[in-house]
Amino acid sequence: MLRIAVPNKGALSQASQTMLIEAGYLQRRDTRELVIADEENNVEFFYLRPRDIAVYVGSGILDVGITGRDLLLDSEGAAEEALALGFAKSTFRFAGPAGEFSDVRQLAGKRVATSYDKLLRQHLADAGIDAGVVRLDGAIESSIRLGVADAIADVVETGNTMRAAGLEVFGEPIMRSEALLIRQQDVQDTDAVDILSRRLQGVLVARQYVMMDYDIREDLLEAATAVTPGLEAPTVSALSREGWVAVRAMVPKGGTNQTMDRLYEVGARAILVSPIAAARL
Ligand SMILES: Nc1ncnc2c1ncn2[C@@H]1O[C@H](COP(=O)(O)OP(=O)(O)OP(=O)(O)O)[C@@H](O)[C@H]1O
Ligand SMILES: O=P(O)(O)OC[C@H]1O[C@H](OP(=O)(O)OP(=O)(O)O)[C@H](O)[C@@H]1O
Ligand SMILES: [Mg+2]
Repeated sequence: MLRIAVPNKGALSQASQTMLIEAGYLQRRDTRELVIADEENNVEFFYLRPRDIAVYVGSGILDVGITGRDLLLDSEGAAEEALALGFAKSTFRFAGPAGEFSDVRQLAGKRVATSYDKLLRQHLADAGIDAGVVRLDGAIESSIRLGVADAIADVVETGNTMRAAGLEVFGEPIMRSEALLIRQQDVQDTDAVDILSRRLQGVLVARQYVMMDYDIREDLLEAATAVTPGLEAPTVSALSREGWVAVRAMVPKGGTNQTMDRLYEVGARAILVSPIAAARL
């Protein structure tokens, strides 16, 4: 049985479980369940703290798991990135009291609070900045006001938490993170990992693409398929109307209406868009 680690709470938890359900797996109904077996798919799910998942997977106790790229790097473990999952996107950034810092070099000799101390230490060392690191568990934004740090390095999504704390980001983002499927480097059952990975990729495709159908005059086909090249190549089939063909192609979900406008201008008619419920590429 493939052993899979799933975040049990926090920003990654709900979206991870939703994605696994869309990929056809069983998920727990009750948040008190710590482990469940999905016999039909021959996998077992372990619900763990997102920060611990890279440790379990890196040490080979569990085969694969879902966690954030920032947490994976901070764990310095032996797990590796298998697939980016497209949710929980965030940046990891420096921030300080509004107007106080404009350049990361100003951090020399200062104290920086963070929950990602290994990641931060590595970044400071790479940048040649000699600053103190204060490791805190959460609510990092309060640390400056409370006097334990001069600046912070923390997760930023909308920036609302930072603004509410009167802080301002400065410098380039230290890293960009998102949820990942991670795997142990020498996992035994590579076939089972491949199936999981392909299923999750299928969910990503179903979320990111729609199916577009339209009719076009044969002599305009080339111009139309340049607008909708599909993933590999669009399907072109005959129509009972002389000189016309039907085209079917997957197109990115964002900008669907612009694509339809362009197709109409080229001469396409009866342009239809439908959702993709599931996909395996
Ligand atoms: N607001 C957010 N938007 C997007 N991703 C986020 C956000 N907050 C945290 N994350 C991501 O979620 C992961 C951390 O999860 P979470 O915040 O639930 O863990 P934690 O902070 O260690 O735990 P907790 O907050 O329960 O103490 C990281 O990969 C981080 O980048
Ligand atoms: O830029 P924003 O959209 O405001 O989101 C970023 C905030 O979300 C996370 O906090 P979380 O709720 O996990 O609390 P924590 O600090 O206790 O981890 C993160 O640590 C930031 O504080
Ligand atoms: Mg958090």
